[in-house]
This record gives sequence, structure tokens and C-alpha cells, in this order.
Amino acid sequence: MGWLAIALAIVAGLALLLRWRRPAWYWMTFGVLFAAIRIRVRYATVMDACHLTVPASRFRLAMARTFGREIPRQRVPRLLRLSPTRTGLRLRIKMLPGQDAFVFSAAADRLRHSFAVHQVITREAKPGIVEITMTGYDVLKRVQMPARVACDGLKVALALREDGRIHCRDYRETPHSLTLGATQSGKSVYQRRVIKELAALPIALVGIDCKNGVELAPMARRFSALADNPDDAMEMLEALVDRMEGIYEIIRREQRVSADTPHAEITADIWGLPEHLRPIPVLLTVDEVAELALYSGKAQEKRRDRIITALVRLAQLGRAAGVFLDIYGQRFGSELGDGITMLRAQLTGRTAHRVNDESSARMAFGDISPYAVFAATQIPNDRRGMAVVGYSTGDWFRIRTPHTTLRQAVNACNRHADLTPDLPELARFRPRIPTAAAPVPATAEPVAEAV
Ligand SMILES: Nc1ncnc2c1ncn2[C@@H]1O[C@H](COP(=O)(O)OP(=O)(O)OP(=O)(O)O)[C@@H](O)[C@H]1O
Repeated sequence: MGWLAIALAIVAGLALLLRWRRPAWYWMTFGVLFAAIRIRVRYATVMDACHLTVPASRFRLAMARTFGREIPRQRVPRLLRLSPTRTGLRLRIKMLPGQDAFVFSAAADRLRHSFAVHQVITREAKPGIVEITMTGYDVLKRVQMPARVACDGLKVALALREDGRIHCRDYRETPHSLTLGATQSGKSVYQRRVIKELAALPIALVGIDCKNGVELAPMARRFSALADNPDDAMEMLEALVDRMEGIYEIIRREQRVSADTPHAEITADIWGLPEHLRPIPVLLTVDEVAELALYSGKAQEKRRDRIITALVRLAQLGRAAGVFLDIYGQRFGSELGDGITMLRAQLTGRTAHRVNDESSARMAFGDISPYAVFAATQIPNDRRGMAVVGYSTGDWFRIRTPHTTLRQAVNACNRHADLTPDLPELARFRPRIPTAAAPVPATAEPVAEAV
């Protein structure tokens, strides 16, 4: 008996220690079991207490009255499935007549307290079925991505979502994006993560970094073109527009060939082109976009207009030609001048890190969800790298990318330097490869040695 008590005390101590120091391990060892038992046992009581039950049907009430029987109890929505996940539990519940997903969403906080879990997120899985995702611990406190994430094509796993799922970006589905955030909110780390993940994929990377190249130049081996000042940026963007127009010519030519071949598919983008004709897709990543939009004097104003016009054209027409845009900045509103709101409308992938005011958050999510605007303004200062991401469906989530150092991103770029394609139209912007003799600025980590 004494030994049993000692063993139980050791296990309980171990559980407490894990819960405190390693919540992810605690969840996978003890937490998931305890939570599943708790939910099974208390399900009906909690549903009742959270006002998620409905009165018995009129027929049963009438029968009870007629035969003088006990009045039937409130009906509890049926728990169809309870499945564990890496970070929590997922429940599928069949809604009762009169209920909708919003009723469950409004009760999310009550459910969270009642089931003693960290977070509860609800969504309608299909008509009549609501899915409740619970996370057992604060998954964004210390981001741990799963070792393997199934991604194919031009899809990359970028961050962990607050519901424990992975936030992926599929460039073919969401070709252009805008990432906002105050200074020191985590934009550069997010950009590094994107580049690190894309480095291994068949895509050409083109960058504009008017901070003299401090962010992107160390990764130059994987970049087909880089501009580190607004004059070069303007010429590079116009060259990219020329490339895009050339690709449209190829598509048109191929369409004419297909049109004369009965039953042949006719493509309207590069993905339907035969492989030998298909140009490599290009991602243009722009760090601190305001540097391109600010001007003083007539000459700079003209340059700014040409830059914004080229960006708008790339955003409007780039998708079919395989040209994608990732734009990063602190703000991206009409104060940056004509054409900015037009450009923003094309950037459908939206991410906002911590912002200092509501108007900045509205630049990202004003047209998606007022709740996402609020969430972006509530990101705490000590949660660097945390962001809100909005999907075109109107859904939004808090996310956090794994902390990616410049060293890690540079290593990935060096490892995959052989995948860097030559873009003849942009050949004059091919970056100079940094060497030990040309060290990166003191603020950045040192450049990796050549592979
Ligand atoms: N996902 C993350 N996890 C942990 N720390 C992070 C994360 N993202 C950023 N940080 C930390 O936050 C700080 C600021 O990050 P970063 O340089 O990316 O911000 P920024 O928005 O690009 O700032 P600026 O606009 O001034 O360049 C860095 O010290 C970085 O280590």
C-alpha cells in the first residue's frame, strides 16, 4: 500500500512538473486523458449550464402533460465525436433545432472555463454539425511545429495557429499578401520564415529591401534579383512587368495552338502550359514598402508613381503569369498616396502583427472582420511574432511563427542555392554574393559560408 502511495505521488509530481515546464509533453501524456474523461463525464451538465440545451419537443411535452408524466428534461446536443489532437481535443456536435454555430461561438468562453481547457474555437463543420476545437495549453507561448507537415506544390507551413493547426500559405490559392506590424513586432522573422520554407521549392525569389539590403542581402544566394534602393526597385519592377507580359504572350500562343486541336485543354495561366514552356513562378518580396512610396521633390514623386503603377499591375495580372507578391510594412494606407488602396485590394492574404493603433489594424482587416481588427490591437507587447491572419472566407486566427534566426534562413538559402533560377529580364539585378570580405551589418547574424 505504502509503495502504491509513493508511486502515485511520484506520478502526480511528474505530471505537475510537466504541466509547468513542458505543457506540450504534459498534454500528450496526461492532459489529453484527463480532459477527455472530464468532457465525457460532465458533457450534459456543462451543455445545460452553458445554455446549449433546448426544450423537449412539443410532442413529448404534450404527451407528458396528457399522461401526467414527469416533464421531459432539456435536450442535450449529441456528441458525435471526441478526438484527440496534438495540442487539444476536437468535438463534433450535432446541433438541435433552433441552434446555430453562433450559439456555440457565444458560449466559447463558458465552455473553456467549464471544461478547464486553454481555448475553445467553434466553427460550423457542415449544416447541422458544429466543430469545437479545444487547446489544452497555450500553444503560442512556445511554438513547436510538427516535424512533418504535408505540403505540396507551392504551399508552405508558416506558423502555428491558436487552435493548434498549422497556418499554411498556398501561393497558387493566395498569390499576394500584405503583412503589417509596428516596429519590433516580428515582421522580419515572419519574412525569414517564408523565405526559408520557399528556398527548397521551385520558385524564383526576387527582393526589394530599401534598408540597404540588411534583411535580404545575406540570403542573396537563393535570390534571382535584389534591389536595395528605390531607383533599382523601380527598374526591377518594370522589368518584372515586362517579364509578365512576355509570359502572357506565351500563354496566348499556346492557346492558339490548343484552339486548333479538338478536345485539347485551353489554359489561361502558366500551370496549364506544357512543362517545357512553363516559366518558373516568381515571388517578389518587398520589405518596408513605405520606403518605396515616400518622396520629396518632383523627380522622386515620378519614381514613386512608376513604382506603385508597376506593383498594381503585378498584383492585378501577376497570378496567371505565376508572379506572386509579399508586401511587408508598418502601415499601408491612403497616406502613402494614390494607388495604395487599389494595391491593397489585390493583396488578399492579410497578416497583422502587433500594431500601435486601430487604424493600422483596419488597413489589414477592415474589409475582412471587425473582430480581427480588435484582435490585432490586443496582441501583447511581450508576444513578439504573434500575429492575426485573415482568410478570404472571413475567418481569422491568431498565429505565431517559430522563431527563425537570420542564420537559419541563410543556411536554408545556401543549401538550396543551386535552385536559384536565372531570370534573363532581371539579370542586371542579380545580387552580389556576400563573402567574408564583405560582412553583413553588425545588427544581423553573420553570413553562412558558401555551400
Ligand atoms: N515568432 C517569434 N518568436 C519569438 N520572438 C520573435 C518572433 N518574431 C520576432 N521575435 C523577436 O522580436 C524582435 C523583433 O522582431 P523583428 O525584427 O522581426 O521585428 P520587425 O517587425 O521586423 O521590426 P522592424 O520593423 O523594426 O524591423 C526580435 O528580437 C525577434 O527575435
